[in-house]
Amino acid sequence: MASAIDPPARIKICGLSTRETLDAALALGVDWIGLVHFPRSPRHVDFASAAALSSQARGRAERVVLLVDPDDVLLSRAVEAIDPDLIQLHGRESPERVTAIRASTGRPVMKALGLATTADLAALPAYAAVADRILLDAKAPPDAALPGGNGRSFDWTILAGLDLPSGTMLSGGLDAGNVAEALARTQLGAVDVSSGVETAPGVKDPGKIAAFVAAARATR
Ligand SMILES: O=C(O)c1ccccc1NCC(=O)[C@H](O)[C@H](O)COP(=O)(O)O
Repeated sequence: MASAIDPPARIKICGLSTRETLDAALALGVDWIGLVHFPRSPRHVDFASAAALSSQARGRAERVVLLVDPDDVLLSRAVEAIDPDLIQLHGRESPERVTAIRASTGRPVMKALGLATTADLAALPAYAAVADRILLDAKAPPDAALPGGNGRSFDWTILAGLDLPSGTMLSGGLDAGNVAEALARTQLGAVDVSSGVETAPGVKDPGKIAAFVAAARATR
């Protein structure tokens, strides 16, 4: 159970793609901002735009680049352009690939795990052993266009009784209306949101970002 002396939940706003919405998140003092580089995504930012957004955020929040099964060329271009503080891997990267990416880029890596049932947690220990941070997300349905950012929650009760790695981040279908319950039920200390602070896919809303941040912080 969270107590009054627990630090406030740490917050990542993912899929920011404009100066204005990035500024809104930074002004609220969020902990991480996520830049999605995945052309199929409505939140995709090319390297030139991502570099500009990254410069805007430098020193104000940790900058996360989100990549899906990147090859070495894409990785080195992303690191050069964006200078990320954290690389989020949101594809089918194996634990060995996570290890190789950490070594080749010299950057910390957060590995996303898609969860639907308890069976999906079997992969957790192997990734926890090699990644700097774990992101728990809802498993995308087989016909989904995107492996994440789908605004779907998973059943948080599958996490009950687990000793999750320090710093584990919760995501998947979070919004201002459910983030307090999610934090209370999972006892995690960090959350990530994308669809829940949008008015349409890829369109972030400063008012929704502010409401989410307030709701997440009100829990501690
Ligand atoms: O956001 C995307 O478009 C995206 C594309 C490809 C892979 C992952 C993607 N997003 C992952 C995120 O980090 C989201 O914040 C996370 O899945 C939660 O998304 P949501 O349920 O929409 O809040």
